[in-house]
Amino acid sequence: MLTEIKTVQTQANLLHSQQEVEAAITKLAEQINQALADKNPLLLCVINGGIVFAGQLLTRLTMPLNLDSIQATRYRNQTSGGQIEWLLTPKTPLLNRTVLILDDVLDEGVTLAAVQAYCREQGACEVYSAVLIEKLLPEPKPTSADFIGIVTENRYLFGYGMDYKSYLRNANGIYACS
Ligand SMILES: O=P(O)(O)OC[C@H]1O[C@H](OP(=O)(O)OP(=O)(O)O)[C@H](O)[C@@H]1O
Ligand code: HPA
Repeated sequence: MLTEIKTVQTQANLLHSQQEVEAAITKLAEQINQALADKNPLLLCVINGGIVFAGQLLTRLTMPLNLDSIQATRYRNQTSGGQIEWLLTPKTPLLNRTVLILDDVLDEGVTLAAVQAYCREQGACEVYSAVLIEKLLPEPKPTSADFIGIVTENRYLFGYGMDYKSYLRNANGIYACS
């Protein structure tokens, strides 16, 4: 497995550098600081992928906020998605809260649509979402995000929280597998 991971890493194409990603996160934070300044938001990090984005965004946000996590996974160790599996739900009550969902990538949109629906079912009064990167796909998606850092091409990505077979989430840039 490690041989495969190293090969994928060395043959990958850098699509978005650390500098570009950090600038995008700073811009997103400015937009969110404006939009949610008085909303006392509950941020929901969609783990595992959302961890790096959430961590870097959080230190740039200036309003009072709470943080919790939700884990919905559908790619497991694969590069194409399947059924959603719920592994963790937030401990913080969502009732009457303004929720901001944070995820790394909006690909086919199945995960984000399911997390949005969950938040509404739990009684959140407003549901916003922010993604670090969205892939442009030819097909329509079931949902959209309110805040999008970078829009990119439809290739399998890793880095900044995104994994290739559970590895390479720590890559300091956004790469496409070749
Ligand atoms: O728009 P979609 O096609 O639904 O894909 C996006 C989701 O896929 C990834 O999660 P994954 O299921 O790989 O779990 P992970 O967060 O543990 O990587 C990613 O973190 C998003 O949550
Ligand atoms: O391109 C991707 N990379 C990593 N995880 C993902 N989850 C959906 N799409 C992707």
